[in-house]
Amino acid sequence: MQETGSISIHTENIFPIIKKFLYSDHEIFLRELVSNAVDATQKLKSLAQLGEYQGEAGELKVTVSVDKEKRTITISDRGIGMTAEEIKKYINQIAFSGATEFVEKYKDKDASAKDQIIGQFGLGFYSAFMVAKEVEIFSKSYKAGSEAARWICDGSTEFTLETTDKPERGTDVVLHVAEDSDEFLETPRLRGILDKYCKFLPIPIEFDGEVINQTQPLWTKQPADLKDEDYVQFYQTLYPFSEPPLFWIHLNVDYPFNLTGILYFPKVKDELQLQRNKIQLYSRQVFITDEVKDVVPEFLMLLHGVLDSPDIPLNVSRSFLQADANVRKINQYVTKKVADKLAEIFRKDRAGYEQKWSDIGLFVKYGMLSDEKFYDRAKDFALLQNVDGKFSTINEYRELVQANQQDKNGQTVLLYTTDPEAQHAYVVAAQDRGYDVLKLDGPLDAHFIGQLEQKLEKTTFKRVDSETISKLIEKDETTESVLSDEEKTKLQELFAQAISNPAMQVQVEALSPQDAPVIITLPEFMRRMKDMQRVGGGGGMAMFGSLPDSYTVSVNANSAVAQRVLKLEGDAAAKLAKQAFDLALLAQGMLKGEALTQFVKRSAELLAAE
Ligand SMILES: Nc1ncnc2c1ncn2[C@@H]1O[C@H](COP(=O)(O)OP(=O)(O)OP(=O)(O)O)[C@@H](O)[C@H]1O
Repeated sequence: MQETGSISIHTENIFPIIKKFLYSDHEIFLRELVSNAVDATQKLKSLAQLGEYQGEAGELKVTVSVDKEKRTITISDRGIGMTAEEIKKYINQIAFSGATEFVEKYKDKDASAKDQIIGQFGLGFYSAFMVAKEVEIFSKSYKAGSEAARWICDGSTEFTLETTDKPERGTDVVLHVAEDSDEFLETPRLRGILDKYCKFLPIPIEFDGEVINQTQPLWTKQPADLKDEDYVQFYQTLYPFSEPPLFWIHLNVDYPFNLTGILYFPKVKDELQLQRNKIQLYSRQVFITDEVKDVVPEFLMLLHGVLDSPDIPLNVSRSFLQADANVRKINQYVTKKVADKLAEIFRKDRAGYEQKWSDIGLFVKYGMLSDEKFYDRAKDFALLQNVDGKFSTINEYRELVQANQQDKNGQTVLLYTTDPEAQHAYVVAAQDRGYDVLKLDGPLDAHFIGQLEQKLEKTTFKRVDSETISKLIEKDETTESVLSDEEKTKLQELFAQAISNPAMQVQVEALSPQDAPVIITLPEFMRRMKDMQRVGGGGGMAMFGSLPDSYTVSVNANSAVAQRVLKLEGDAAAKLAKQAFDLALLAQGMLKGEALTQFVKRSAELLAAE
């Protein structure tokens, strides 16, 4: 028998479209053909299980081979095969999906049978023409008494179909590689593609004399059967040379969508690593992509691992993916699972959780900032750390400081430092008053503070160096000034003149005699406005141009230095005022360059003075 014919396709000239546009990555032809071979093999297994195939199954593996001389790549399987009629039906009618029909036919019989069939994705078989100028199929059906068939097609809509000799059941797809696709005749290149897409396929794939895949990757197993080492080892298979992960979540859901996978919380050393190790997306163990954008929420993209779902539409545009109901559900499910896991570790092993906080804190805060639902969950296990290293949850912390750090208006003031070293003097001043100081030095903390202030009632955050200590948390009691109003004015003028800098607003304040003689602060609101301006936010604020620097210089009226300056005259008074001011700059880490040189010189003079 020989027959030539014309393939009926729904869209004219679909081949050039496939070749040029549909897959920018030509290499996926191999994924498609190997998946088909695996599919056919799975089907045979199912039929055997259902008792519909009673012959010898034989060694069920898929073999990929390359012949550089003949310029061919062959994908062979021992699956169900196809009769000539089936080739016409399944191969010639592109849009017709044999897999769909198979599922339809068998769905009432056995749930696991249909589960094992790789779902519909892409244009499958025809992607072969992205690299081949001619494709041959040799196939023999599992059905008793079937004759083997040979089909050949050069990528046009014309094909030839004839009977042939093929002793064994199954299918060989032979690609006659086109001149522009020479790269695919190289063994290392093919090996690379197989490693990328086929590493976890459920049927052994042999290439170059070796089985290249793990047929039962960890995520397909039951969590109860697995040990910690298994997860760590699998992580290292996915990302060789990475540090072991902090912990992981084994996902397993089959309703209302199908999703399995393992998400790892990485121990990230640097940003570079974050970019490199991405979550891999699979569809029934076939690697699809590591661009999981839209499938998992953005903040979870910091995680590593694998997700496997036949319900994620593939090879479709991004906007479609975003609108897809399954994708949205998966997104929510993954977020919930991550929150559950964190809550569980927090509950069961608080000490261990605190230890990991430096690694997971950034990610939890990112989640809280970007996802309201996650915030609601995470507010109970997000931690605040004070400068002494002690951790508290948000609520615990508020309770801890409420009595002592409430101002006269009933606001609870939470004090923080962004740099315990540089702001040391201010931290100590606050601690001396019995206040607690948080360390909020992370890249997201400015936003996190803003969010907490919005969410928590009667709570404000103030950086320790934003006011002098008595104003930081304003209480009813006031410290009396030992100076008269006249003396205060004189002192103010003296300092203003000595400093002579419009960015420095000098004021005289009655602080405790033990406090520093001069304290420089940057008001909290001013710092925040400037921060917002720096990151480009702040809405219309850019209209006003760059905000000028504006510091407050508080001269402590009750300090011995202030009193001494008042007693001196002319240059001597100015010199002492300047020295006290420079000391304050020094404490703020603001004394630099020429000012620093002059300060050192002046200090030497003062030391030498009688
Ligand atoms: N190696 C094979 N053995 C048996 N049948 C095959 C083989 N390869 C392809 N087929 C048949 O041809 C049909 C069409 O294959 P094709 O890859 O184009 O689409 P599909 O596998 O149904 O869907 P997908 O787009 O997911 O690949 C398959 O459904 C299957 O019935």
